[in-house]
Amino acid sequence: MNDNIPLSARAHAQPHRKAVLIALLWITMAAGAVFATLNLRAGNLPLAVVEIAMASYSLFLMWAVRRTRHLDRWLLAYSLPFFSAMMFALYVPRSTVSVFGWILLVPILSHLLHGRKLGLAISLFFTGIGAVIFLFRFHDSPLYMEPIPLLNMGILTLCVLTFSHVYEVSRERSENKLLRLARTDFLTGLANRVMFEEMFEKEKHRAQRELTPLSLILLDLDFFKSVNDRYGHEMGDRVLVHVARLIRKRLRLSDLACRFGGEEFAIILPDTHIRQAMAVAEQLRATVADHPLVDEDTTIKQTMSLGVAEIGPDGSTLEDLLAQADERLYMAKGKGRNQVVGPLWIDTETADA
Ligand SMILES: Nc1nc2c(ncn2[C@@H]2O[C@H](COP(=O)(O)OP(=O)(O)OP(=O)(O)O)[C@@H](O)[C@H]2O)c(=O)[nH]1
Repeated sequence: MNDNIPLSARAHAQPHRKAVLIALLWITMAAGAVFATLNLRAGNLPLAVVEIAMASYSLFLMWAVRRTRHLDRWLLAYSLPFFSAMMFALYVPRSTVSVFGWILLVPILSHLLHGRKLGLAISLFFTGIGAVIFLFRFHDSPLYMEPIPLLNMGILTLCVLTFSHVYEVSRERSENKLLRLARTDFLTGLANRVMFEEMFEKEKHRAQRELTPLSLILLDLDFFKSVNDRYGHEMGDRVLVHVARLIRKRLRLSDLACRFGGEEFAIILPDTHIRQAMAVAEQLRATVADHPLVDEDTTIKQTMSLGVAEIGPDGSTLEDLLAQADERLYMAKGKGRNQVVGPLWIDTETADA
């Protein structure tokens, strides 16, 4: 069964990364203009040129970032030149030692913009280069080559890097957990309707692109009200969990089962024709009917009725498929429950054969 529940964790990070980038672009433009003026006055032409270039480039990025659908590329298009310009500022002999303070921004910004993995890689790369430039420029300066200033700078940088990384790791974990909860049914652990609709659209586009079939099963437990009435609501919940477990066990990894609400479940079967889907539905029906919930001295038998539909012959939208599957599910109920109903033409073909 499909378990990639936080499928859009990256997509969810995009608005917050975009907001950080836009704030940075404003700051880079303003700081670039101010520092370029100061450096021009001080006669530091190469650095002033780099700062003007960075400010102009930020203006262009501001325009591009608001329009793009590929934010990841533009995040790199900002951070790599920005950190490179920072390294250049560290390298220029006329820049003061205070410029090295900017290195502390590298781990913070790269984690904010790129997340934990790429953020860490970029942080290590540029802080490493910064350290090499520092040693290159000041290796013969006794003031800076003393153990205490060296340790101060090294440990401070390491602390900022470690805290940025640890914070980002725990932020991503919490975000994934929340995304998972928002897409999962709290009782059975199956996908909920939000996740189901998201996955259906994804699978539908894949089926259209790759010209593969896609089927849907809708199922509803039979006489479930009498389970609640006889054994209590808590036992009813345990039956729902038991049935969900049986469904989950029988499905392929690429299938997605969802609790639609109450005692109704739906399943997406990618790359599956209606006949195969009906065979799966029949196996699910038999599995649930043959595996009652056994709890100490109580045995609760449960059956279910199922309706099956396929994208194409039964329509192209989720609403179309659900409507067809629902109609068939209620035909199954009407025919006595504990059975699978597919399209009429399958029955006709089978009868003719
Ligand atoms: N225990 C429990 N019961 C639920 C939950 N959600 C819905 N139900 C119960 O499911 C029952 C559904 O009853 P009906 O819609 O009459 O359906 P049924 O008894 O299964 O009858 P048919 O569908 O016609 O076979 C109701 O008693 C609901 O209270 C839940 O989360 N837990």
